[in-house]
Amino acid sequence: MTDTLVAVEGLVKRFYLRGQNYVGAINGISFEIGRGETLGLVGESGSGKTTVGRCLLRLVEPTSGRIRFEGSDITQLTKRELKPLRSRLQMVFQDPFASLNPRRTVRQTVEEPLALQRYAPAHAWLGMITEILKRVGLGPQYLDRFPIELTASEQQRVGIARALITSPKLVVLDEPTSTLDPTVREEILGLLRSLQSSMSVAYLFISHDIMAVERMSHRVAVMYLGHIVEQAPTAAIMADPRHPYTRALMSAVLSPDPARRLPRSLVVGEIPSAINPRRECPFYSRCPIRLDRCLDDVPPMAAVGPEHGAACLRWRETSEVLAEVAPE
Ligand SMILES: Nc1ncnc2c1ncn2[C@@H]1O[C@H](COP(=O)(O)OP(=O)(O)OP(=O)(O)O)[C@@H](O)[C@H]1O
Repeated sequence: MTDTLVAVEGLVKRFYLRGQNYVGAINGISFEIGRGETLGLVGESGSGKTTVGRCLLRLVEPTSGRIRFEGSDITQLTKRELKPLRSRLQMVFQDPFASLNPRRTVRQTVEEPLALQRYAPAHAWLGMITEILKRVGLGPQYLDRFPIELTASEQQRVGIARALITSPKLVVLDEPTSTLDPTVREEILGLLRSLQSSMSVAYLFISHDIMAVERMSHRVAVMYLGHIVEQAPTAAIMADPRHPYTRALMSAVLSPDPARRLPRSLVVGEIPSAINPRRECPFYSRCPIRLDRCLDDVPPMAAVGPEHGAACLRWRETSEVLAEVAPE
């Protein structure tokens, strides 16, 4: 990566419960996002993806670790110091209708970040709103409509316009299409890609769907139980996944490539509880190729190739060993 926009180092987020108990939502993760690039963050429900996105925007306070945005550590900033940064960091939410205030028109919705951040003089706002609506494919006739008068696709376009109106450098896209039907999903993903190239914005694209992540992302990070278990440029991770969990995610979408397929039965059961995590391989309880020594510690991120890391002690032999335990 040539020009780093965001650098996350050793990020931890614990949600404390009663007494000393806590949910280990993020257990020490590190990654970077380059300017204008998309990092796909993929994993099952409960793996910690949304919490990562919310930490980047400081919508939740990290427990420890560093988040550098354009060089400065945003975990150290006060609320007041953070305010000017708000226009450069935005989020698009999963459910477009739920994320829009039903009593606000499209114009009022898209205007909100401008007003909150006193971004540009107020007399310029209408022109800016009309322009961004045009970029997301909505004409001026939409300005005075309410969310209920819009289709799901139009609602998400409004959500995207609201996120992009202040020309942010990073937008967290949290499952932006998971509530949409397949044709609308394609439309919105295509729109997000074209906006990225015209506005040179970076995305953290959060999804449980590895195929959507593959289409959208320059690089991919795979999350499991609050850990990143593998990360790499998209082509590398899709061609040569080294963590058994990455392989399992690929098999769950029934990859057309037989070399990637794994019987679903290989990874059985649910993601375990995130309460009071132990220092061991997070995937141990479901791993088809586990060893006793996987219980000794969280495996380090092994260097598989250029920018390709896998946190598995057996990364050199994953494919061979999986083929032995589950011949097709
Ligand atoms: N406010 C909170 N209090 C306690 N636990 C929380 C809180 N928010 C999230 N968690 C827990 O943190 C873990 C990670 O949740 P998170 O929502 O980040 O996962 P996710 O991968 O985004 O899942 P999903 O796809 O379902 O949104 C889960 O175990 C979740 O129950």
